[in-house]
Amino acid sequence: MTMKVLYGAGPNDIKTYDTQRLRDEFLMEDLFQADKVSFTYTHVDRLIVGGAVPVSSTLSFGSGEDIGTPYLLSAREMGIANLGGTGTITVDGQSFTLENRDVLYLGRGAKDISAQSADGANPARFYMNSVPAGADIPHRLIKRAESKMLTFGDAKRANLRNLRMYIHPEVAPSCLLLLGITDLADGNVWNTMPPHLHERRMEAYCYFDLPDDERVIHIMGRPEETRHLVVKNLDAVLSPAWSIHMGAGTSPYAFVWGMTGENQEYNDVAPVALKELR
Ligand SMILES: O=C(O)C(=O)C[C@H](O)C(=O)CO
Ligand SMILES: [Zn+2]
Repeated sequence: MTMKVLYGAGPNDIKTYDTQRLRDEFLMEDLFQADKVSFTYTHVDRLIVGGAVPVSSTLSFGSGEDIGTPYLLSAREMGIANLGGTGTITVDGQSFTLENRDVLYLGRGAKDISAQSADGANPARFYMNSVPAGADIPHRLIKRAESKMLTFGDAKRANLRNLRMYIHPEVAPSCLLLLGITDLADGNVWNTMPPHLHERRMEAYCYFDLPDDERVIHIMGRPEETRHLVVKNLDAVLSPAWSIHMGAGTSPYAFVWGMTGENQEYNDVAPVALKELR
């Protein structure tokens, strides 16, 4: 298990960043490596982002040695989305089988966690978001069919998309984590249009189901001074509360969004008019 650290940057910092520096501070690449568990600890609302790809062996994790607690989830909750083939997460002897696009909520207090694929030739790809938690909420598997789907956008503006909420007060409760998956409809390219800010929550995106040679141009920064990151399949992007987040792909794609902060009010967002962007 590896734990990288990102300290986070502010809007004034990124004014002077070149491409590499911007990528170093906001882009998480290589989260999904065969037979590895890779975490990035961000100092942005203490979100931990991770990936686990069990191919030839079961991967075990859960120790808190990198974060100063007995276990990784001694004081945290976690959402795990399966972006690959069927797999199983076992938590303190309790097993949950996740098919593609199922999500597992792990409540505070989980100790020993392991990840296994049903078929190493089509491995599970477990994407994880973990945030500090103030209560013990039972672990829960949320099947794709149980998620709450909302449709946004308009095909004429190339931004028609389905957003599925999984870890959300209306579907599966948590302390402060929110997690869902958005799919672009065929022929549509723009996510999160119009862009928005949510001052009371930060967010992370993990783009997936994007062919290897295709890219998403992820746009971030203050509305009046934007920057972009060119991202590939299975890259994750950190979006602090001060940053807009939107993107356009060169082909259809999907992404997992995870949020934490002061509240879980999905509608506590401030849309940004396109004419305000620079
Ligand atoms: O395409 C979208 O719109 C989204 O998926 C928006 C995200 O859910 C989001 O940014 C929530 O704050
Ligand atoms: Zn958002």
